[in-house]
Amino acid sequence: MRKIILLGYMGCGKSTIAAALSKSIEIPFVDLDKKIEEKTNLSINAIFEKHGEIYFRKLEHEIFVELLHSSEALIIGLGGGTPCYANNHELLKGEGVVSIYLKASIETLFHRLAVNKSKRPLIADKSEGEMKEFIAIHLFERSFYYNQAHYKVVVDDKTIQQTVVDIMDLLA
Ligand SMILES: Nc1ncnc2c1ncn2[C@@H]1O[C@H](COP(=O)(O)OP(=O)(O)OP(=O)(O)O)[C@@H](O)[C@H]1O
Ligand SMILES: O=C(O)C1=C[C@@H](O)[C@@H](O)[C@H](O)C1
Ligand SMILES: [Mg+2]
Repeated sequence: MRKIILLGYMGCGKSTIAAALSKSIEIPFVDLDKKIEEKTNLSINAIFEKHGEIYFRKLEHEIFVELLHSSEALIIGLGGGTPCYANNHELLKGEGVVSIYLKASIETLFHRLAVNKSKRPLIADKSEGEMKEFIAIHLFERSFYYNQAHYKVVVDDKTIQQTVVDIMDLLA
């Protein structure tokens, strides 16, 4: 069954938009980060702390593949780094998959992440000054992978509902 995949940098709105899209098109939504937390009974922060990032990336890949193989139609909200590890970016173009990159500017990401970074281990210990530069470089490095998606939706200055409508237009 069809899988609709939302991807993009931390804070671009994958979890928020996927939940709203799920209500509008009545397809269940699974958040990959949440699924990893449920399966391990650990927060993302705790997985990074206890086992390290490589362990997290392996788990992330395995659970992503598991979700892709499930028999039901699903909206899958990826983690910010998911497309950039293992062969995950190739899976964005698999059969029965529609992948959508939620593209946010450095400014948008910075404003959203500045108020909400503690649950994001890659930026949790960065000062505001460090964060802007980190986001700029990291986003540049990751863009190749994000751009593998079938579609790109710019999310800057849009309400959640506007972005949902943009996605529904693509899916129609
Ligand atoms: N128009 C908007 N669209 C989406 N999210 C928005 C919007 N305006 C504000 N936000 C806020 O941006 C924040 C980041 O959104 P969210 O947690 O969904 O991002 P994410 O891409 O899932 O991040 P992560 O990769 O870290 O899980 C949330 O606090 C959300 O409420
Ligand atoms: O951008 C990333 O690499 C990450 C984003 C989050 O969604 C989590 O998957 C984790 O914090 C790593
Ligand atoms: Mg999320």
